[in-house]
Amino acid sequence: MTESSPLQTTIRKTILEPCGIPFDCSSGACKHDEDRNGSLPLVTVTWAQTLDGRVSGPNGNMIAISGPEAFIMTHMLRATHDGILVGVGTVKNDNPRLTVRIADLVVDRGELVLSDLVAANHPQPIVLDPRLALPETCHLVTNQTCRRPWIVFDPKAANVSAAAVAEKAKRLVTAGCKLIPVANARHDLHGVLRALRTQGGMRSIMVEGGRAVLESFLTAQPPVANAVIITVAPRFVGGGVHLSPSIDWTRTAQSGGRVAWSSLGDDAIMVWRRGQ
Ligand SMILES: NC(=O)C1=CN([C@@H]2O[C@H](COP(=O)(O)OP(=O)(O)OC[C@H]3O[C@@H](n4cnc5c(N)ncnc54)[C@H](O)[C@@H]3O)[C@@H](O)[C@H]2O)C=CC1
Ligand SMILES: Nc1nc(O)c(N)c(N[C@@H]2O[C@H](COP(=O)(O)O)[C@@H](O)[C@H]2O)n1
Repeated sequence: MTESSPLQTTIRKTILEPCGIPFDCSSGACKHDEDRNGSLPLVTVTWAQTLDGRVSGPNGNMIAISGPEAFIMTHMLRATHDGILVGVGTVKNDNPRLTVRIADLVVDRGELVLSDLVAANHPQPIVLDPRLALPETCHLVTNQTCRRPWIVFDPKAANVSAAAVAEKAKRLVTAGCKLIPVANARHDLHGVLRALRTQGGMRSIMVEGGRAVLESFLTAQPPVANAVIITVAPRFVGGGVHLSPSIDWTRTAQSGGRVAWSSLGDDAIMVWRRGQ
């Protein structure tokens, strides 16, 4: 493995490897090695929050929470997973690109020296969107730098069979999106993950948000998360969206596992990895 910068080495050793995520700086594209033949993809759940637990600002507006080093970590995570998954609420609210832009970040934040930049190995965006509500003008569908998303929808959800939605589905496919039908997609995360593994060959998925989707992945029974990585930034927002997953820690397998934390720039990174 080629080390490309002290920061990348720190992130690899203190965060990625303890979570079971190998990262090969020479290719910038190393994927999970373990469990490639499993029936479900490996799942890393990750988000950034403030000291008062907010994942976005007042009115749900997206705000910069992570510091520059944690941003690089997030983009290294993007580069090391086959897929990056968000809910349609995040697409509507944030209009994300979900690409790997470590090079841009380094240019933007020139004080961070990364000698060997990670190739632009973008993960496959996956949008959980049972009712096909994805805005057709969003970056994921129109921006040339973005990979066209896979859209997990529920063919039996109310309205989805309506003619207007069928027309929309056709336009999305023409634009390059892939539609993945999953019955009861909103409530059956195991079904969703199985479909992504069997129909899409996904071996590893990074779950990036938003609030409702994160809560679903954290509370799924049986558990689906292999690792959880939380960036905690040293600031208060005083309003906005916060996570409140209703987990009964005494009953879930999530109560086991290994927990660790480290600092990255000004942020604290909390990691949890499923135990045996
Ligand atoms: N700080 C961070 O790391 C991040 C923060 N955010 C923030 O999160 C907020 C958006 O969160 P939400 O509105 O909750 O949208 P969301 O992105 O969680 O999407 C929710 C929608 O996804 C669909 N869905 C399909 N399967 C689902 C499942 N199993 N569980 C839950 N929803 C499912 C439903 O239609 C639901 O309405 C924004 O304020 C955004 O800025 C989003 C991503 C990361
Ligand atoms: N890790 C992290 N730190 C922050 O401070 C954030 N605001 C986010 N937001 C997530 O990134 C998405 C935007 O992605 P692009 O930059 O457009 O590729 C946004 O939708 C959130 O999921 N994450």
